Amino acid sequence: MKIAVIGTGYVGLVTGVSLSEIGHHVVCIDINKDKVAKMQKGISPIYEPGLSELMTKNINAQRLNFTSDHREGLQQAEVIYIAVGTPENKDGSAELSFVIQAAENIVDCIEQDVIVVTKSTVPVGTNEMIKGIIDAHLSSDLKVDVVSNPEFLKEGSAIHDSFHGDRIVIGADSEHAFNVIEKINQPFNVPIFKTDIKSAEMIKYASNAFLATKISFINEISNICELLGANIENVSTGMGLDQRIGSQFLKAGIGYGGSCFPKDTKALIQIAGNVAYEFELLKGVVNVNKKQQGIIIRKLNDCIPDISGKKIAVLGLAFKPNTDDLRESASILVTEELIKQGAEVVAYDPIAMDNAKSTLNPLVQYADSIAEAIENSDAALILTDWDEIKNVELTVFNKMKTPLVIDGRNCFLVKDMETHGIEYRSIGRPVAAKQIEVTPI
Ligand SMILES: NC(=O)C1=CN([C@@H]2O[C@H](COP(=O)(O)OP(=O)(O)OC[C@H]3O[C@@H](n4cnc5c(N)ncnc54)[C@H](O)[C@@H]3O)[C@@H](O)[C@H]2O)C=CC1
Ligand SMILES: O=C(O)[C@H]1O[C@H](OP(=O)(O)OP(=O)(O)OC[C@H]2O[C@@H](n3ccc(=O)[nH]c3=O)[C@H](O)[C@@H]2O)[C@H](O)[C@@H](O)[C@@H]1O
Repeated sequence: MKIAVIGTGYVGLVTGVSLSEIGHHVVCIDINKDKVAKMQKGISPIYEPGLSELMTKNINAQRLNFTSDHREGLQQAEVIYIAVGTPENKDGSAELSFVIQAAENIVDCIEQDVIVVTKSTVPVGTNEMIKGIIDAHLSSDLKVDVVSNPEFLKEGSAIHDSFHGDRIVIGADSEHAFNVIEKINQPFNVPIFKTDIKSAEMIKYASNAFLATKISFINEISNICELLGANIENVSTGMGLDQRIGSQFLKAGIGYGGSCFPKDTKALIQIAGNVAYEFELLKGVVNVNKKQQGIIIRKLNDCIPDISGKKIAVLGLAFKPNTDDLRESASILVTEELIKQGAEVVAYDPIAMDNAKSTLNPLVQYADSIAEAIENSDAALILTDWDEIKNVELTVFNKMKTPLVIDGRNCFLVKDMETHGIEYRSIGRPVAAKQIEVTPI
């Protein structure tokens, strides 16, 4: 089966690499020539555990190719995946110009029947629109099927998720399309759920919105715990033991970030709005998240009301561990606010420093290690729960001018920080270790 993938962001690249790993011949196409030149040499443009190794393996096995030439990539493909970005418009709706461009690329290049599979997260009705664009321009003797096949990978565990996902959703309206796409995916050995195209499109938004709802819910509970003296870690563990609730995505913190939850929640509010439905619950989820992203600054100002001229260390800049992605990371808002309040900001992240330098306020300074970042600082803020941060020797905080740690990810036990004489503020937990603490989930 000859497969082409249009777009090599996280999703396109992981799709291309995974499909080649299970034996298909895949050519990945991207308009970014520099990126293509790198990928042809087996260099991954993103930090993702295990990805480079699989890329090199499949390039060497001649199952995986990269090109910036759509004609070369699409000409003989039997199945074409669209994996381009669907960023956020100013009003929160999904920007579909990259998807439309990809559909036009297909029209320009194909000379054979194809199945067009949309991996990108797209509003309900988009696959119908893609078919409309292609059919309107294609000679009548060619047949094009469209399939919705949303992607559920998480950054940082993308390769694992491809081979051990909970489900593969295939939305189609022809037996032929179902059969071909099911056959392609069978070697993954992941349960396949077949449905209609519109439902498949909605499954993706509803899944992300539901997970975001869980996070905003637990963040609200954590704020109430703080006021009442309960411990959110214990509450999450106790709730998660109920299998109907489940233990995942119940970790309170500084709100969700990343390239998808923020944009997809807003897009779903718009999708509902387009059919005159006000999605009140999801609006609440988005507002709670906005508020939660600012919590670390409020906690800092409670301890040091005037941070002007103070040295503040920021530990962790990526929106979550194991990725170099800073999209919609709380670090953007937090560093901006620290600089606005006149602080000297010194940041450290194990992997995301290059992206940080091109994303964050140019006044942010960078250190090469946790120890260097916190040296002589007035406070340390933890924004990402990297293992390197969670496993740090607590004596390192003695290097600070005043050992004050404000932890947005509950990386340490309150009692351990107390033992080391560190003033410690975390999320949804009592300031002093009066209570029994369970190991965080
Ligand atoms: N990033 C993630 O973890 C996940 C993303 N998604 C969804 O997948 C889609 C893609 O997301 P990312 O991979 O993060 O996107 P991205 O924006 O990082 O990358 C898209 C790539 O497509 C290329 N491109 C754009 N138009 C093109 C065209 N006409 N021809 C060839 N290449 C073109 C760009 O140069 C870029 O390299 C989005 O809809 C997103 O919501 C879904 C699940 C996970
Ligand atoms: O559509 C997408 O792009 C993807 O979005 C998320 O994946 P991702 O954004 O990579 O990362 P998550 O692990 O979901 O984390 C998102 C954000 O939520 C936060 N989070 C997550 C879990 C939790 O319990 N608490 C919490 O605050 C993380 O710190 C992070 O900022 C979904 O988990 C994927 O299934 C989906 O495919």
